Amino acid sequence: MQVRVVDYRAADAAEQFTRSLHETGFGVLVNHPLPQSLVEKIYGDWLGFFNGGSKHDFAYSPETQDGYFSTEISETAKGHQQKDIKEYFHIYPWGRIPESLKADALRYYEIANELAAELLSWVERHTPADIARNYREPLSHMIKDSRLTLLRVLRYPPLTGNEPEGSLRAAPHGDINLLTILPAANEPGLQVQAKDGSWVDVPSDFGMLIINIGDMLQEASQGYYPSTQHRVVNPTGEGAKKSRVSLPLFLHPREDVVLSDRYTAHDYLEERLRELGVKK
Ligand SMILES: O=C(O)CCC(=O)C(=O)O
Ligand SMILES: [Fe+2]
Repeated sequence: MQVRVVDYRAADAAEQFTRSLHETGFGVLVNHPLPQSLVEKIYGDWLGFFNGGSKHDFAYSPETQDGYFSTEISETAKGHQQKDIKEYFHIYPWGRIPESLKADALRYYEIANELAAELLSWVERHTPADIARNYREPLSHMIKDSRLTLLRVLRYPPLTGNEPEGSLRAAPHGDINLLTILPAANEPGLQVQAKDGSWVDVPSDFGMLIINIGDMLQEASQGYYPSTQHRVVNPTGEGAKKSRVSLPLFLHPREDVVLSDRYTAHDYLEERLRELGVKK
C-alpha cells in the first residue's frame, strides 16, 4: 500500500485525493495553504511549554476535555493495555490556552479549520450517490458552528529506556472524528496499517500535510471512507534522544448530528472517550 501524495493545486486534486482516502483512509497534500512558518513556530513554542512546569496549572478537565493531559493520564488506545508515551494539550477556542501561546494557536486553528472544511467538501462531492443518499445532512453542514473541533498539540518525550515493554509513542488506533489534518511532525514515526496487516510509513517530509478519515465518517459513509489504524513507533539510535511534536486538528461534527441509525455524534464521542479512559 502506498499513500498517494497529491498536489493541492493540481486540476484533479480533489479526485486524486478522495480516491486515496477511499482506498487507504489516508491522503497526503503538498503545496497546501497552511503556512509552514506558523507550524514551525508553534512546534518550537509548545516544546518550551512542555519542557516547563506551568503546564500543570492547565490540568485537563474530564468534563470539557480542554487543557493539559500528562503522560500519567494519557490515552490508552482502544483494545490496548499500555498507555501511550505522550503528553498533549487540547485547544478549543472556548477553552483554556496559555496566554503567550494563544494568538498563534487560535490563528492556526482558524486556518486549519477552513482547509479541513474545504477538504470535507471534496469528500462530500466525491461520495458515490448511493452512499451520499444516507448522509443525514450534508457533511459540510455537520461541522457548521461545531464547538468540538479540536486542535491537539502533542509532545512525545525523548525515550528513557525504562518504558514498559511493548509501549509505543502512539499505539494503533483509529481517530474518533470525521477528518484529521496533521502537518508532518518534526521527527518520523507515523505508520498506517495496510489491508494485509503490515505497517507502512506515511509520507511525512517536513511541509507535507497528512489527512485521514476518522471513525465518525467511516460510520456515516457506511465504510466507503475507511478509518484506518495508524500508530507512532518509537525511535531508535539518536532519534530516541529527541522530542517529537505534532499538531493534529480533529474535525468534529456538532454533537446533535445523526451519524447513522446507531449513533449521534454525541453518543459516539462519549462512548469512545470512556474507552480511552479520559472520561468517566
Ligand atoms: O503524532 C502523530 O503523528 C499522529 C498522532 C495521532 O495519530 C493522534 O493523536 O491521533
Ligand atoms: Fe490518530
